[in-house]
Amino acid sequence: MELEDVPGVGEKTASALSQLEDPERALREGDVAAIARAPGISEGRAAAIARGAIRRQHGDDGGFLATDRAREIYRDALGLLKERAETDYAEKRLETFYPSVAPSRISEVREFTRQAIKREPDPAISTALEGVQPLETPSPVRVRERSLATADAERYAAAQRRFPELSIEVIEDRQDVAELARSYSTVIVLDEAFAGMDVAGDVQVRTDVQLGSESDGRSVDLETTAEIVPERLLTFFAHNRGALQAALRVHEAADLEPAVDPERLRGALSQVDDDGTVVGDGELDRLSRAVDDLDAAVGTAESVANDHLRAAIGERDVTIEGRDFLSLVEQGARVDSLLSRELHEEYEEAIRKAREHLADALALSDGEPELAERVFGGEPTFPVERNEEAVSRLRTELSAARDRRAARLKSELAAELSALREPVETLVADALELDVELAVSRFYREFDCTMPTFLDDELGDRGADSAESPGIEVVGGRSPLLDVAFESVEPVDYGVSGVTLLSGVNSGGKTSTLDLLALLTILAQMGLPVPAEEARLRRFSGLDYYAKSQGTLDAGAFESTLREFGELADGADGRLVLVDELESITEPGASAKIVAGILEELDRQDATAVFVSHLAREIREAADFSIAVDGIEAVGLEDGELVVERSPVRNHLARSTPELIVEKLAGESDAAFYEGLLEKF
Ligand SMILES: Nc1ncnc2c1ncn2[C@@H]1O[C@H](COP(=O)(O)OP(=O)(O)OP(=O)(O)O)[C@@H](O)[C@H]1O
Repeated sequence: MELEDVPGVGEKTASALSQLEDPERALREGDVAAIARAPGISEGRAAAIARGAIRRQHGDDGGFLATDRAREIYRDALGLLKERAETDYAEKRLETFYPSVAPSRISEVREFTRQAIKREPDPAISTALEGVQPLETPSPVRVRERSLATADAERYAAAQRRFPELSIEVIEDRQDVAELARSYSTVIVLDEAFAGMDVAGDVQVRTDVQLGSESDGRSVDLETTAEIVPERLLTFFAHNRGALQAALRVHEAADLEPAVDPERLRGALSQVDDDGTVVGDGELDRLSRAVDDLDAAVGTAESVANDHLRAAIGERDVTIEGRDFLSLVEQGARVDSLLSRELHEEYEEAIRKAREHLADALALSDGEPELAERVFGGEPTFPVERNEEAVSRLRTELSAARDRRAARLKSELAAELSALREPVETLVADALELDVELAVSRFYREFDCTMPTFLDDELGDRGADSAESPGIEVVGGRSPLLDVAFESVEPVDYGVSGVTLLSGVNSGGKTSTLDLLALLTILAQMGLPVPAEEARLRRFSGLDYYAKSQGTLDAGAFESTLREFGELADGADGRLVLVDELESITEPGASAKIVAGILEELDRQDATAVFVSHLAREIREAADFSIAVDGIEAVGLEDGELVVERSPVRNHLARSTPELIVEKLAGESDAAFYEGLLEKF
């Protein structure tokens, strides 16, 4: 699929998308998280792009939701689903569900839904899901001890793109490499020409490093990356530790098979610190501590030696020959010879103690104590002083051992992590996908849903077109969009075939019935379950839902509304048209004629339509065909409130609220006035 073929993807977006690892896959699978990783693409935009890609894949031109009110109901339905997701990812992913006209898309999502509703929501899963988020690539860490070197300008540029963590150096000859080897602990030369040269230090010549072509900076060879910049994998895992641990908990709580062995991942994670350094290695800790404590330990060792000597001298009677005494007086404090002669053993003991202290304090091992020995010794002096050169040598050796150890551990751990790098993507994707499924499952359970039946599938080819077949039929439908708590929503049974007028008392639930039909249709064509005991509908080619207008329109607005209906009537075949009290747009007499005209046209085409109207009688009279009129009936008045039967009665012109009240007054009083009024209805 060409990226620019996706609706809504222009040249700029396509170029942003092309920087993803596998843009085609991300689009095909509606992977909003991956799409949103493209530079400058928000998650909201990513969802729209994914929707576009899905549409294209199913040959679906969109435009199912033809009016503002239809789009509003879709947004509300989506809102109900999104409220039931824990992660931002799932919320965005849910936005890739849209009401489709393509049978293949609807059945694809219906299959997903069938699996999803089997999922048992569980508070432990929800808690774990709160910590899951798509894996992020942390910004590159600067690695100072390693450099890449090349004599080739193109390779230089490619290496800079591919390894932003490292210094990339230009070299011309062996001399340059030798110089680099003095500044960096490791130098990796990328050119074959330098193979076999003999340079002091850790210099590697590697010609197997794939740098990718100019335009393709994303071809990633994980193993090589792990070898060249193990830090990248370490920081990736350190950065995503929380999400990975949460994803493991989700799998455990949901009893899902994880894409990676949890013990292995946990083990690897426990070895990397938050800043990407390797932890938990005794030897590395020892070496790091030794380097850090070296100065202090040498100082203490000096004190140990001097304390010993001071005590020894203090306790001794020193015999001094006259010659020595003279030389002392004449030349200043030349005590060394005295020390070596008189206190030889004590001096040796002091040095031994100092060396022992140093070796113990720094926990030196292997060849290190020999190096440490050189820190103290030589010509006897008092006070005993360190040999600065030996200290510096020891420091260099310990630091080098520490760095070697750290580098080895880093590459060992990175090699282990590179094997986990792809499986953890699946691990997290599975957890996030479970969140999407659980949102649908919760929706299904909390709103007592059922899977709707498409009449086209049930009746075969002739089904949808046959004149008597219902357009939509619901049993026990309960809209979660009503302004009352869902438990108090009364179930509605209603079916419509062809073109129908819906009459009824004020506040009887006419608008709510239209909302219910719109919601069921939208959910059904999204491939989702619907809040009803049973629901059957044809696969509509679009939904035109016009909300009640706010009063009489001026001439201009009236004209444009009429134009809208003119266009609608032009291509209404297979559509569901819901219209709420269109009559208020102009004076009642004219309204009835206009509505009658629209209904005639819709009837001629194969549309399913419900028009809510208080002018049902007048419209029926004005129409040239017999329009079905259904009614929402009040069954009585209780404490001044109408008691309503919410399910419309088929082929029944419901009495209006005024009629009911006049009837009530006529029953209660003998006055002829009310009787007279009643006769007029
Ligand atoms: N199925 C139902 N269960 C519970 N309450 C309902 C149901 N349907 C409607 N209602 C309640 O009745 C109120 C009025 O409903 P609605 O606006 O649909 O009536 P209407 O017939 O369109 O009124 P009007 O003639 O004034 O336009 C709703 O706000 C809701 O509180």
